[in-house]
Amino acid sequence: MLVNLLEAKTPARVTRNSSRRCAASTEVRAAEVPVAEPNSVHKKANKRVTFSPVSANGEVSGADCVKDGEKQAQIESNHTKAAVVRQDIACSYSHELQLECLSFKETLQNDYVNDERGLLKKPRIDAAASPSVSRKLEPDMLLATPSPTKVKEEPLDFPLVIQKRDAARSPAPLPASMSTRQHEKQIVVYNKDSANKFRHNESEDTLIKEKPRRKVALLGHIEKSSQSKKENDSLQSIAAAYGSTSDDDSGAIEKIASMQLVQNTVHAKNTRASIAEGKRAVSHNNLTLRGSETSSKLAVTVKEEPACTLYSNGHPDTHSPNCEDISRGQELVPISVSNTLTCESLPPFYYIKNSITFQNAYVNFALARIGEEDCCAKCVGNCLERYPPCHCARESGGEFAYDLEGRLRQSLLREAIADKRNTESSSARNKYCDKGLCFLNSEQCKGHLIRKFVKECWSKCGCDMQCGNRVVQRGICRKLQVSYISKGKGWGLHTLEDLPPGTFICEYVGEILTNVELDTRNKAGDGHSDHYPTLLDADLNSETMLRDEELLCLDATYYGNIARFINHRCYDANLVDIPVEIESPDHHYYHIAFFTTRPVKALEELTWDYCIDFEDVMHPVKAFNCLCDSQYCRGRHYRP
Ligand SMILES: C[S@@+](CC[C@H](N)C(=O)[O-])C[C@H]1O[C@@H](n2cnc3c(N)ncnc32)[C@H](O)[C@@H]1O
Repeated sequence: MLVNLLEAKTPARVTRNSSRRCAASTEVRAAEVPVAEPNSVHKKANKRVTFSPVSANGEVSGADCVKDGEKQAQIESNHTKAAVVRQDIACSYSHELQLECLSFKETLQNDYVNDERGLLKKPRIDAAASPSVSRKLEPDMLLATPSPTKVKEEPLDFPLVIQKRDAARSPAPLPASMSTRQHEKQIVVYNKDSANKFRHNESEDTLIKEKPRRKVALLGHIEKSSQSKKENDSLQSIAAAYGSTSDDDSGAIEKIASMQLVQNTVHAKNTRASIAEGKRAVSHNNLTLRGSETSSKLAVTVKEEPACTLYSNGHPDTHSPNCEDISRGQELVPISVSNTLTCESLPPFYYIKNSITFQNAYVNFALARIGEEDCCAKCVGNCLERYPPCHCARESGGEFAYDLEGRLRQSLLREAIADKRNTESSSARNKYCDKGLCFLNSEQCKGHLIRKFVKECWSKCGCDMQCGNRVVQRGICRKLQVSYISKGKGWGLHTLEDLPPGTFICEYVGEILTNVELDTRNKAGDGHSDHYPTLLDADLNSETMLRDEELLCLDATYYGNIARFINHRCYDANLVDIPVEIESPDHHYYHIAFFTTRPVKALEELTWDYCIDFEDVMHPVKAFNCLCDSQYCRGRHYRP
């Protein structure tokens, strides 16, 4: 999906040469600053909310499984306790969560500082760090005994493999053969109690009940047996494509195979996570099904008997933090994944918390470039508590963009929505860029909104990480879930708690590419049907025109966060994207943050308007038959 971050009523060019790209229009008007959490909040800390207590990565082998009745009983008891805890949490989550997150964050202060200054470095997600984070988070909530990990997963090393590749031929797509879907059909979904089995009918997107058989599929076995000669050859060729030239370079192959395995495991966990959620997951499912094209027969089936994956030893898999948290511990809160409808697994990609440069993008976060007027070096504690506001409120008109609850101020929110929807009240109408300065081809530029930014405090500021003007940089702290919606829409992002308007949801995270790199990537034609690039055509106020080698965009296809799952809704989406300045005052690079446009109820799908012009055949975004159900839908009848 290509979305022009800087809104644009117009096609924006990505590449000056050959393939001229028209950026999807999206406007966004800016914002202001964040909120502060009272210090008292920190006492709440260590209670991390997790959906699943238990083990390292969820892979349960014969050896790893609980073998005796006592242990089994203990695990079941733990599951019960976990379910109770989860239920409690579900009731009291909302506002408390953010406070807990902040509290937890304190324990990671050092890491945070490092992250903050190293946004463009390799994400610090080393495997060793994750377990310790988990321990810190849930000392009193880890109800089940961690079981040994069977899968050795070090996905973060994978990017290093990619780095070896020649840039010219390195679009970095994950090869189709890495998809786990070839295994999906072998994964058997059982009802835990009755051992009923459901087979996925792909043509109708329904589950068909089958007579139970004694033999059940073993995920581990499937994964292992899938390493047939044919597949091994395939992995060898993938490894070669990713920089491994030696036939016996098993390292690269292992990494790829490991990723495949992780994907399978995540898939299995997705199913189990829903079960673990019990009735809540089921009702969630029913709710999201409403109005979708998915068969109601399926909904009924799921409601009656939540499915559960069994392993060859007959035990339900234990929950794993890795599998119940798509971020693998990178975010402050776990983000669960749920597919109670089909055996579809998540598309293969690496979760990264912060955007990271692919190769040539130049993003300069030099402290020296931040003038006194762009920071608040003398501030202490929480900037929102001081009057008059410090320099960091300047960009949003002398008032901080966030209120004391951490939400985007209503006036800014209204303005951003109006700009996005281009309504009469949009003041951005007067702010189309001067075509003389626009880097877009003037013939193509139909007008370009100069969006208003939210500016957050940063490293050159004296305030602390709990300062109310640091909302986006603190990261995700709402209870969210990536859920499978339907065959037509695929996966989507849902909230599991009520959200007031102006709530920060997440940032759009991906690889930072130059437009030239994106163009190269697109030309490589990797077979992926859905791309997720977003243009950062910022710096429109700059005196000089940026070249394609300098223009930046974000591509979340292969590396990204949960934003890559946010589906499109025409016009009245419940999220609005807003540009946020954190590290660089020049707006060459900036962040795109999603805020709620209105009160959003728990279990609602979160959507944003991609601003696709479904009529524009030149548009680089591959249009789709829109299933947003909005009364303002522009693409309902589009047939790709
Ligand atoms: C950014 S991705 C969103 C996540 C995606 N649903 C998935 O499963 O990975 C964009 C793609 O999702 C699908 N999509 C998003 N919004 C949609 C909508 N309103 N109707 C139909 N398909 C949609 C389209 O295939 C689109 O190319």
